[in-house]
Amino acid sequence: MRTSEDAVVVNMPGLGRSPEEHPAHARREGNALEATGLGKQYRRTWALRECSVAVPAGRVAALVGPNGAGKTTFLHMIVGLLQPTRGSVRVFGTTVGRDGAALSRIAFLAQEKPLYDGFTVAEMMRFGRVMNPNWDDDLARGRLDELRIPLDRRVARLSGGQQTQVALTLAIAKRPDLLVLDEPLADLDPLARHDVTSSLMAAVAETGMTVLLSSHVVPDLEGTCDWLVVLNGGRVQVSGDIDDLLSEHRLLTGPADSAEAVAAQLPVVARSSTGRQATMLVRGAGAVPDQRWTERPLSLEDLVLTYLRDPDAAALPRPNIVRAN
Ligand SMILES: Nc1ncnc2c1ncn2[C@@H]1O[C@H](COP(=O)(O)OP(=O)(O)OP(=O)(O)O)[C@@H](O)[C@H]1O
Repeated sequence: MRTSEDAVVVNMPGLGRSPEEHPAHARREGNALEATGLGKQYRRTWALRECSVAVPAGRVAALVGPNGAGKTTFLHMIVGLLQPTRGSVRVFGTTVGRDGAALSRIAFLAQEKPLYDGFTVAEMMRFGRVMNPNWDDDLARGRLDELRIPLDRRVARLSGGQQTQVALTLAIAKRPDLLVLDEPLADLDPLARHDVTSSLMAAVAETGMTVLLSSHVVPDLEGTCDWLVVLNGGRVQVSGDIDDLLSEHRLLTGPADSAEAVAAQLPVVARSSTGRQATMLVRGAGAVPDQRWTERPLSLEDLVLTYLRDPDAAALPRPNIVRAN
């Protein structure tokens, strides 16, 4: 058995509501998730501090951060596997932990996939059906059929990508309103990552669920996710609509000798310099007071990497931090 208790989730038997009670339109109203002042301390170490973020319903949100940033800790508090030391999490307006109501709307896929090596795919689906009152067998079978995953194949004999697809099918067929995925793309090759993200997008379009997924693979998130949360050193650096964030930020490059003067005129989020060239991430408008400086188009990866390189950079303008490489 390749599962841990943590990995099995979270649409608890008996607590679920029927899909009719969660019509697709209701899934897209308000915030799916609200964390307020969320913090978690393990003995003396704070893994997460003062995290306040909201993810609107119907979004596909990426939770990005380096190793040890607190992503798994954050996700485990959302799905009720960990109690916050400080603050609270609400899912569709209900506080997680008070009763099972919030959890009944969540499915969680942990890093370690909740699959049994010795089971066939069909047996895994039967297991899902028995464990979950909202189970949608047509959705599960249709999905596996489309993905051409043989029902009689044992889990141990599936490829890594197919195992992820089976685990994802188990989670989606629970008909959650919020699907939480911890590193679903880890260990997959580029083709499998593409297949998993596109089939996830198809499921989102069909069901209207909200998705929150953690990942290190930022380029794969572009075009898949429309909401971004960057965690770094246990704190939230950025959170917002990806299109808005990309249009609000500008990446400027120019001569290092004028960086100080240019930075004094603009809302600079982060700065770095390599030899004679300096780069700045700027949030908001404002004319660049030096024509030698040029603006580069900003990709999601640029945005994320610039924030991650500088743990003190926050989305709101703060005192400038100069980094020399
Ligand atoms: N059970 C625990 N006891 C003590 N410290 C822990 C525990 N779980 C996590 N931590 C610490 O909390 C911090 C955040 O860990 P977490 O696993 O949440 O980060 P992460 O962003 O998911 O990392 P990764 O990308 O490597 O999975 C790390 O410093 C980690 O060592």
